[in-house]
Amino acid sequence: PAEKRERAQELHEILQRANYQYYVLDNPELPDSEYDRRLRELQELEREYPELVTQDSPTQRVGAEPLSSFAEVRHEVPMLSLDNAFDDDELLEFDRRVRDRLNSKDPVEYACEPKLDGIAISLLYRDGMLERAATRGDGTTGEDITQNVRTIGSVPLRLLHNGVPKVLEVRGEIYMPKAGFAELNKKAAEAGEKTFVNPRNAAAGSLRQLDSRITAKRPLQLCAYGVGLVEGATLPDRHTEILKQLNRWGFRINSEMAEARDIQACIEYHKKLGEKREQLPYDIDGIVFKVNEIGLQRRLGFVARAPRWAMAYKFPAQEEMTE
Ligand SMILES: Cc1ccc2cc(C(N)=O)cc(O)c2n1
Repeated sequence: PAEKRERAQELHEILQRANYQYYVLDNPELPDSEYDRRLRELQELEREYPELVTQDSPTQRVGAEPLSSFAEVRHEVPMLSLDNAFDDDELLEFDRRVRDRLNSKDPVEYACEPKLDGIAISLLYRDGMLERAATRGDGTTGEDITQNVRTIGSVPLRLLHNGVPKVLEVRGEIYMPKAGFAELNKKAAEAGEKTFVNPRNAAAGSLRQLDSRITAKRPLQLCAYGVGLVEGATLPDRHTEILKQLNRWGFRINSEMAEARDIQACIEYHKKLGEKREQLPYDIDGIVFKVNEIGLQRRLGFVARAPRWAMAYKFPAQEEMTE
């Protein structure tokens, strides 16, 4: 029935756009009641005409049958950790090493972003459709948590617009905002269930669920921070431009992201964010600074475990969570 297929397609687009506005841009345009009404209409249509169900349908976000275990995933491009700096001098030394290695007397531009305290994951898209999501694991081998990740509103099930790469691997951090964490613990305490010590543990515990219907009820967010494997496309040649492209394709990126023209501006950025850390709606444990020019990143390469072109400047550990 052609008109049913058209109606389903129309509902897809309305719900997908509403989802993007709400979860990625923090700028809801459709009232929840409207969203729910249209979702129910689409669920009705799909029940009547199962051939209308597609992998990227908004109805596919509610979670599926529980798994018995998680499959292993091998990262073709290793997911590396970051070198740490603990004071201004160590950050200045990082910049000196970068400029020495690049044999550059000019200042190097850096990309700045808060280091979210969550779980790093890899999302693989083939022809624009989400194919698999995996944890970082040991950097080379992680766990396939696709079922759970599909339930997260800010994870695109299909890349927006056309002209997307044949293969695109997006890396990001899954985290639980402070408000969602407090709400989750309040409900757990009222129900006599165990509470989580901090948002990072709550996010990790929510992703480790073999029953994705439980994950679907947890207030998780994805913030994209980079790319891994890319085939069939040329991405921008600056990290901040790549992140903006990811945002256009449907990914949430961090609103505090900024460019710093030199390492002194990075120190000022770190100080500024340190002062507003408590007000941020999510936990961070530092700032990630990256050489912004991708060409320079390539020339700098990696040492054993971490890129020579990136540094995480950590904040002092917050006092342990009080009960
Ligand atoms: C390369 C790399 C590795 C881990 C990262 C982790 C975060 C984070 N936790 O927000 C942000 C980044 O830009 C990262 N970048």
